[in-house]
Amino acid sequence: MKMFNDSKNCVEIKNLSKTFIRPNGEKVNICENLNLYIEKGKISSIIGSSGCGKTTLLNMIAGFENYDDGEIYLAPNCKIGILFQNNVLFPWKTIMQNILFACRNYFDDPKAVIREYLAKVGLSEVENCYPNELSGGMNQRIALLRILLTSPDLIILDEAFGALDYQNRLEMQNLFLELHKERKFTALVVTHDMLEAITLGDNIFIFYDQPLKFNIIQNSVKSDGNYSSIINQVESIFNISDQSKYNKEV
Ligand SMILES: Nc1ncnc2c1ncn2[C@@H]1O[C@H](COP(=O)(O)OP(=O)(O)OP(=O)(O)O)[C@@H](O)[C@H]1O
Repeated sequence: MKMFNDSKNCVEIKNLSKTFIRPNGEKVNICENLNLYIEKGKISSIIGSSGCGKTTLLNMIAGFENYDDGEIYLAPNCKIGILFQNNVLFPWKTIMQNILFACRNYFDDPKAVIREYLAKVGLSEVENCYPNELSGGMNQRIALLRILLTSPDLIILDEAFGALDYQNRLEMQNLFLELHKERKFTALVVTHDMLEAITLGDNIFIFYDQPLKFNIIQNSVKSDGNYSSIINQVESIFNISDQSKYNKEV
């Protein structure tokens, strides 16, 4: 992992190659000479077929997974926060203690800040509860808050809202967009929900094939509200005739 000083991008992936070898000797060629740039301060959604390598790529960016060749450059002092589908709150700590543990060194009066944000997401009442006393959606909101309060420069969401019901999902998306407006972090959001990709992403990466290829769509929906034009572009990239596979309620 190297740092670079280009002010436009938060992540630059250059000539990246990665192959897994399964126990039976079979090779899984995730990417070969992949070049990809993630713009600073923008939300980039990533959609793509299951198994095409999205999580592996995120793991390589985050430094959890090695790669065989090439480079991944991060903006200087880039602090990364990651949220997966299943949140990882400490079960033995209360909600307040969970968040405090992550951000206690970031504020003069961290408890006051935490209370302010809990109120923002309608969870003021739960600060003394334990995670197992809350619903999955509530825990996930707390986990997102916990990450955001550590002020990461790059936030990676890997199907983070996937297990939530529709209402909670919308609330999380709104919270995420609101905080993005306020803090201007860079975000990489992997999702299987096309509507979510369009709602959140300034750029939409469409991943396909192995080794990985991708197309990028600049998402105009945020300014012109034209969902169908974006969906048409995505579907033509996938060349999908069976459109019912995707969420079309737009
Ligand atoms: N440690 C590993 N060893 C061998 N193969 C692996 C390993 N991790 C992932 N793979 C394989 O790499 C491919 C990509 O996996 P990855 O989890 O990155 O896909 P994905 O696009 O995130 O899929 P999904 O959308 O289903 O989460 C899959 O074929 C998977 O089986």
